[in-house]
Amino acid sequence: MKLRKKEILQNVTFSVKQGSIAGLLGPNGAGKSTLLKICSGLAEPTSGSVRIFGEPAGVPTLGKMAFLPDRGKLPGWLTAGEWLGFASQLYPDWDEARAERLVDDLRIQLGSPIGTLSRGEEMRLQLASCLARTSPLIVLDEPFTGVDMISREQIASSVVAELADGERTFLIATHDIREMEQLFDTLIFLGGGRVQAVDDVDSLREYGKSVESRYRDVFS
Ligand SMILES: Nc1ncnc2c1ncn2[C@@H]1O[C@H](COP(=O)(O)OP(=O)(O)OP(=O)(O)O)[C@@H](O)[C@H]1O
Repeated sequence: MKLRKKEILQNVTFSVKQGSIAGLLGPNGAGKSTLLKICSGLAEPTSGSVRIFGEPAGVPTLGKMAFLPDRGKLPGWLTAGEWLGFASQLYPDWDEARAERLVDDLRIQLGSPIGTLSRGEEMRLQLASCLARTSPLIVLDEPFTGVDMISREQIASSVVAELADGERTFLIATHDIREMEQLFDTLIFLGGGRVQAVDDVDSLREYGKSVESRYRDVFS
């Protein structure tokens, strides 16, 4: 992938098993957001391709994934409740019962105008908008940005609750390894626009390694 003549991603190859949680980990500027934009069809690679459930990523696969973008913005003039009402009409795969549960779990104040929400509160609303959909693939780019410690734990447990109910696949870029360490099945380490390693977390544990120590091995 080239942006303004700069090579951002090179020879990136990996796959994520259906029903698993994959962590996309790497330092600032590694190319994680760029890669997730390509996976979600928001950016087109200069060469190569992405397949989602066997189909080339593009308009037909958009309905199969929910994407939480890095620095995404919701309309500030709506209240959180109005936004969720709008999103419920926008997405054909919206699950209202699940949305109501997420509003409780993530402590979303439905009457608050989005423009007045803190960064962490808006992030929780964005996350609820993603997880309320029944799409089989969920792609989250930094779901913990600006989110306090207790809310991080609630987000992590919301992800677990989602997993418990089916065959959903998660691809999550994050710097917050500790909150997610217990959830990841697979780790994709991206550094300098290249895949530095792909690891199975159970195998790492068999070797007595934590995700954090493996991260240090790969990048330090
Ligand atoms: N539109 C663009 N034009 C030129 N360069 C870009 C553009 N978007 C991103 N880049 C560059 O691509 C590289 C990777 O950026 P990206 O946002 O994908 O990294 P990241 O791994 O998500 O980083 P972070 O952890 O800091 O969010 C960076 O060096 C960035 O400056």
